[in-house]
Amino acid sequence: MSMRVGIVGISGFGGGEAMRLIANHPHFDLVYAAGEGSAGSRLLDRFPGVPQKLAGLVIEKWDPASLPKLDVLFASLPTGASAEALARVSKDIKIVDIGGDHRYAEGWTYGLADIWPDQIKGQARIANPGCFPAATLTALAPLLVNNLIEPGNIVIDAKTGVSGAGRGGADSKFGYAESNENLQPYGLLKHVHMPEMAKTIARLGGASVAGLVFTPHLVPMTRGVLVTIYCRGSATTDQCLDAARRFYFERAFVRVTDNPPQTKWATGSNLAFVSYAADPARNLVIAMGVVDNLGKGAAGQALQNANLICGLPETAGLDGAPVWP
Ligand SMILES: NC(=O)C1=CN([C@@H]2O[C@H](COP(=O)(O)OP(=O)(O)OC[C@H]3O[C@@H](n4cnc5c(N)ncnc54)[C@H](OP(=O)(O)O)[C@@H]3O)[C@@H](O)[C@H]2O)C=CC1
Ligand SMILES: CC(=O)N[C@@H](CCC(=O)OP(=O)(O)O)C(=O)O
Repeated sequence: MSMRVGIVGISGFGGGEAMRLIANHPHFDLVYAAGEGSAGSRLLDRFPGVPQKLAGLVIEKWDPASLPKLDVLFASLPTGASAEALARVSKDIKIVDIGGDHRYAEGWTYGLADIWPDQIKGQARIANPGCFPAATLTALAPLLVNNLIEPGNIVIDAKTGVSGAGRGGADSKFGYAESNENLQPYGLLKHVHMPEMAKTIARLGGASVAGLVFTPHLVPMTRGVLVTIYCRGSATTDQCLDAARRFYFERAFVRVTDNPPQTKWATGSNLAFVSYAADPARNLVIAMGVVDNLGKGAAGQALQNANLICGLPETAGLDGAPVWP
């Protein structure tokens, strides 16, 4: 079965990664690419290493009113730029929005694919989670549904690679000179990912999340997100690992490891790694999660969601090994 798919925002980091994955997908044919500043150029001009079959595809100026026949549209636009435009896309076209405009928005399903795939199947409007929530919620879900931690007392310390800010990079703090050999916290107390994490933790844990703290840090690497999450609970390390192994039994993309995960384990893949360390005497549980921000944190999970809504095998086009080292 062949399906016609498109990407708007293809020249960016998230859209470019979606293109890379779609190029190897057994059922998706990329027939439409769109953008703003890049409109008019061929994919070959933007991506010299693009597979030959896609080299001549020309990036069109994004216009939701004049789309070709598509089965799925992947949107990877700056947050704030997709809500109005995607509302004008025909209902016949399924959408996976990699950006932040539709998370927990009316009419959209929050696409936490490893945790509630059955709620995603059959839907037509999917909001992909942010990269920090992808790592955080994957690590916390088994603890929350088994009541092993207090939902109201969670402190998330996160590290991200610089590509998390996108190709545009927002401002000069993402330039080489500013980010190389430097570490910087940002977004304290008010990061945009707080609402989706709070809503999902409450949904999984069934309780208030009033004490939630989240502090991301920019680290000098290209890809990767690591979250170290401090929780209150009296479970042992083995109880946490057992709960996660049961929760993710036969789920293709989550690996539960005895040792603390590392960002390089996930690079270039749709994998998430989770692990735990607990000290019941101190009522302390530490949960850890790792994803590639462009993989599970963006394009990988977007393709997983597209597979689910199209009735395809969940792993189609996503079973490649990570890049290592
Ligand atoms: N980077 C990451 O790790 C993650 C990103 N996201 C989210 O994904 C989305 C895209 O991020 P990212 O790829 O990093 O961003 P980039 O800055 O790398 O890319 C943005 C893309 O949007 C396009 N674009 C911007 N304005 C318009 C417009 N008015 N009309 C059409 N196209 C437009 C640009 O196209 P052109 O060059 O043609 O102007 C470019 O292709 C954001 O919402 C981001 O928050 C989510 C998870 C992780
Ligand atoms: C380094 C960096 O800036 N990272 C981004 C997260 C990227 C992401 O997940 O994007 P959404 O905007 O779609 O949620 C940030 O902290 O906002």
